[in-house]
Amino acid sequence: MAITVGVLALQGAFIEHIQLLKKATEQDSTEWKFVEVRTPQELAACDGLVLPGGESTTMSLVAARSNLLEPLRDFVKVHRKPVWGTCAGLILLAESANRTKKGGQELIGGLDVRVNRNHFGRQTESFQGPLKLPFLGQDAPPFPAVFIRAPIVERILPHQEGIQTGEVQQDETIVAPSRQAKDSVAEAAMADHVEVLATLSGPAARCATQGRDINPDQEVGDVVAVRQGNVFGTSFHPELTGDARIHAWWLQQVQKAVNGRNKLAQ
Ligand SMILES: NC(=O)CC[C@H](N)C(=O)O
Repeated sequence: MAITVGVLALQGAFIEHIQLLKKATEQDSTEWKFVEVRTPQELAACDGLVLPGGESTTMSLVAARSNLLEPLRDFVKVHRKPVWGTCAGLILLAESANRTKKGGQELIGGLDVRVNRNHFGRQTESFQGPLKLPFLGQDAPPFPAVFIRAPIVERILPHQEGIQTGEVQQDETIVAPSRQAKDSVAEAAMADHVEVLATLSGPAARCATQGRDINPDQEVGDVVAVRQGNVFGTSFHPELTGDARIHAWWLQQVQKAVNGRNKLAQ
């Protein structure tokens, strides 16, 4: 049976993601189906989901209006299917975000991190640079990373269990609601910790990096890629390059998750 991967298509660079997902699987023997997701029904058919870059406030407003926020939270935190957020998508997957618009914005959550939105400044301060991504292989050539009003992960948070829906922790810091895992596999995976998968040196470490996985005594760069269990996030936009390596890598994770679920179902 084909593996169905959705791209949230409410706003932003969803078409570009679908193009690169197709490119990443051109030579693949697995049968893939890539679909645009705008409704809870379309989401329910997906084995994995990409949240594209764009504008996270707009995306969460449209998601709320489309009755997608709760199904998205269940997809990530209850069904624990593979999800990848790029840029605005990473913001939505964070448990907490700084510098949100007045009145805040609804997050989906899933990554126990706080992101700092627009970390590098405005649109004109967008940039592209070669980024080492060890998860693509130690000798992999650097990735052409495009940062457009990008967030960074500025803090790894303790695992979120007691936080209530939409609680405002401090000025302009909004946190995502918590979710209960409904099956034992999901519970076992709840303990997943946040892995830092890539850091960007240079403008590095403007923000405090006092989490469990980052040694504050070492000079570290800004954290621009993280993973926690089924949830993966990048600050930058691989969909805006012709380079499909991250898409190919992530689809392997989707395939593993689907195989794991199929085995359990047997
Ligand atoms: N390129 C992007 O996705 C930018 C994200 C945007 N700054 C936001 O906060 O939503």
